[in-house]
Amino acid sequence: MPWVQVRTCEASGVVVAIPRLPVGLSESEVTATLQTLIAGLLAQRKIERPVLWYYTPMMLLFTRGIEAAAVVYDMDELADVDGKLVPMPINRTTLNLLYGLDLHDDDAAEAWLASRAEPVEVVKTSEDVVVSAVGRELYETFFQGYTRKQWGLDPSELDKSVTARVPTRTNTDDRYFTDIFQAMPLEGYTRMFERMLDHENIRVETGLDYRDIVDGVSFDKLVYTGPIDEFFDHCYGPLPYRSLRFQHETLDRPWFQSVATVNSPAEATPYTRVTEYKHLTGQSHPMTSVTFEYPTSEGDPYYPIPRAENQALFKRYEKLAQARPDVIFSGRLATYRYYNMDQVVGQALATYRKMDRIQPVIATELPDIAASARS
Ligand SMILES: O=c1ccn([C@@H]2O[C@H](COP(=O)(O)OP(=O)(O)O[C@H]3O[C@@H]([C@H](O)CO)[C@H](O)[C@H]3O)[C@@H](O)[C@H]2O)c(=O)[nH]1
Repeated sequence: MPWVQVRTCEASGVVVAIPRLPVGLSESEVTATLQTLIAGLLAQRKIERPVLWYYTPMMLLFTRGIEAAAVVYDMDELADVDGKLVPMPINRTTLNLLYGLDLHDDDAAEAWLASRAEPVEVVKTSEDVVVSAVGRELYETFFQGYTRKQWGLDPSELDKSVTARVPTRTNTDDRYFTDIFQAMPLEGYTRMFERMLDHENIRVETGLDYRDIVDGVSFDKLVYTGPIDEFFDHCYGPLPYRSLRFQHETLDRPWFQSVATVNSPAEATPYTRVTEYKHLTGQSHPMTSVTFEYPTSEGDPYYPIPRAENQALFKRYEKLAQARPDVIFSGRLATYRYYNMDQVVGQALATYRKMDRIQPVIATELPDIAASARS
């Protein structure tokens, strides 16, 4: 079975990663093989608890049957270009569909892109990154309008790191991310966090400003994940953030779109993308729920805005943070970094490891203080 990668993991389980259906095998053959493989490992007591990643809804049933920790999910994304749905990130299929081409292989796609790319001496901005890779026309089609909506800024005003997050491919891989392991928590993130909090007996108080309670709490170390400028009373002025307004809709139809997320790069369309959750969860239901994303400058801060002057301002706050060894600043807002979820989790785990034997917040009095702050 050369197509199976088996790794035992910390929980004495097994991870089986099959990003794509192996050539020449049907889904039922793959399922049967995996069932035999896992049953064998269990019987030989090589594993105690199987944890399985796979990519088809059929396999979800299987993973649930064996109490898997997560459901599998390969993030596919399309862009709506004048009503035509094409893969995003740009790949060979995107080029063939958009321009009626017949680019057969990577070399052909690479040569085609090279003929369009505009050399940029020093790649500094988000415009430079894209124009130098795919040329101005594709830049305008996929990036310029979307970015202006998303950030309220032209790509030429944003650091190169923003659009550099999105690769250009010459193959036909139409996944948004190419990580081998892509999965959603089996019962959703809410349940996952409930379990973690219950397990550690952590009490959570919401709807409070930490300032209202912090003076009454004794701690050795405070972990702060809010905006760093807010922590220091905006003493150097506010750091800019970008927010989103989510418009949730439940529709009386089984499906709204063919993949989880469809981007709308045209500047004239006021939202940036629509996500349909059933693609993520594998849920089967006669109705469907979708969310339209409208970027805004108002509202909860979601995105730090990567550009030189903002980074310079952040550095001043970071200096203040370095003078507070009693506080650990962690997360997107407290470290002003445009991190993905996996990177935020990685940062938190690395910070925890560094804390070593230091006790986290001791907050035995928190409930009383929280109650008095509310009254
Ligand atoms: O069609 C597009 C897509 C992107 N851009 C520009 O690139 C920037 C970064 O894109 P992305 O990483 O997709 O942005 P975001 O952080 O909002 O995406 C996260 O959401 C999910 C997923 O994509 C949801 O569908 C994923 O986990 C994260 O990457 C973007 O801001 C644009 O400037 C573009 O121009 N056109």
